[in-house]
Amino acid sequence: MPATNAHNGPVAVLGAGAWGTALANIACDHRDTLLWARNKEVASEIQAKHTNRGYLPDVALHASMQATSGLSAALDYACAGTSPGLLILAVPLAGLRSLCELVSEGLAHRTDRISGIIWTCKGLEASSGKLPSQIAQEALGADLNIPSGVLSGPSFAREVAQGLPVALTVASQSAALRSSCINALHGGAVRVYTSDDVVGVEVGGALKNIMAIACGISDGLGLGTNARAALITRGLAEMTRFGEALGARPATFYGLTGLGDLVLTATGELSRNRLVGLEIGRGRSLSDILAGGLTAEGARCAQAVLLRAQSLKVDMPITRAVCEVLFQGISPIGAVTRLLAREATTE
Ligand SMILES: NC(=O)c1ccc[n+]([C@@H]2O[C@H](COP(=O)([O-])OP(=O)(O)OC[C@H]3O[C@@H](n4cnc5c(N)ncnc54)[C@H](O)[C@@H]3O)[C@@H](O)[C@H]2O)c1
Ligand SMILES: O=P(O)(O)OC[C@H](O)CO
Repeated sequence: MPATNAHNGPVAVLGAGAWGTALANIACDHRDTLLWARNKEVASEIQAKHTNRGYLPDVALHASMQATSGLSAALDYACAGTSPGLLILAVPLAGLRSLCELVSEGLAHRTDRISGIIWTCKGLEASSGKLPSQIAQEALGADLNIPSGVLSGPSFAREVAQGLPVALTVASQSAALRSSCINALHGGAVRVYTSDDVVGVEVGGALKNIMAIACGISDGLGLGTNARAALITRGLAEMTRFGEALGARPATFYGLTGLGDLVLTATGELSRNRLVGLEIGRGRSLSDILAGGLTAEGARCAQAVLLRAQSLKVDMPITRAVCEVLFQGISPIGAVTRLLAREATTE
């Protein structure tokens, strides 16, 4: 069992999809770790067989990993260490608000037993256009007063679960939480960098998914590698403009959670967002592609980003083109023609 120190409380990862399972597997190398799955069968499989075949086929999980389908049991676990525990919320953005509300209820009167809460979702809320940090602040409630932050960066869960190298960034206003996160995850094949630009990290993670859909569409149409490079570069400019308007630092977009994750998701064959674009470019409908429950957060958040950009008076031509194709019946090639027909401008 790992030794105890000020940063060595238990880790509870909430959400046992691909990313939650991969993160819990890393945390097991450093601290006592439990994974919460809302599905009983998934929790039983992890606990009994140390596999999660539905999300990470062919991966043998750490023998010390605990699992439960009881959320209150998971919170009890995080609170019961000799040092305060760390919570990592690994559900998609659509589940963040409801999970934070449940966590807030479950932690009342014992907030001193938790050192921090980290979320990993990438997107803006479809109904409100809010960032994960704004959602978490509202749903956890001001009284909870636990340090919080976001973990992001270029990371396909499957590669991480296979032990391949990866670099991530944790962003938080709390230096103590940043150190706790490093203590829980950094080491071996995993590097964890730190930042205090929470908004920049969140905007990068949300918008790279939209740009990955755009690149997928372009590749699905067979428009070539020049077109893909142009979309990545102008997509990064679009992400940076949007982030700056929300108070993010431009430099954040040239780091792991901006450019790094954009390149990975726009070009990597494991990306679900890129897959959505590829299939759209090949002629399939969005509803058909998402019918099996694929987690592709760029599609959900594109309209929210466009609405927010309009109110911020930020020009987002690639995001607008993605929305036109996904939701307004414009053909992929029609959207490309419109993008190319815009006035010439300075870079
Ligand atoms: N998969 C990756 O490679 C990867 C890497 C980095 C970040 N992320 C981010 O992590 C988040 C999770 O992604 P994932 O790939 O693990 O998704 P996933 O589809 O593999 O799994 C999502 C899990 O969350 C659970 N869930 C969904 N809504 C929930 C709710 N309301 N309450 C409780 N549980 C809920 C599902 O049952 C499932 O177990 C996403 O925001 C994604 O962008 C994913
Ligand atoms: O499969 P995607 O497109 O959701 O991307 C997964 C991660 O966000 C990559 O960092």
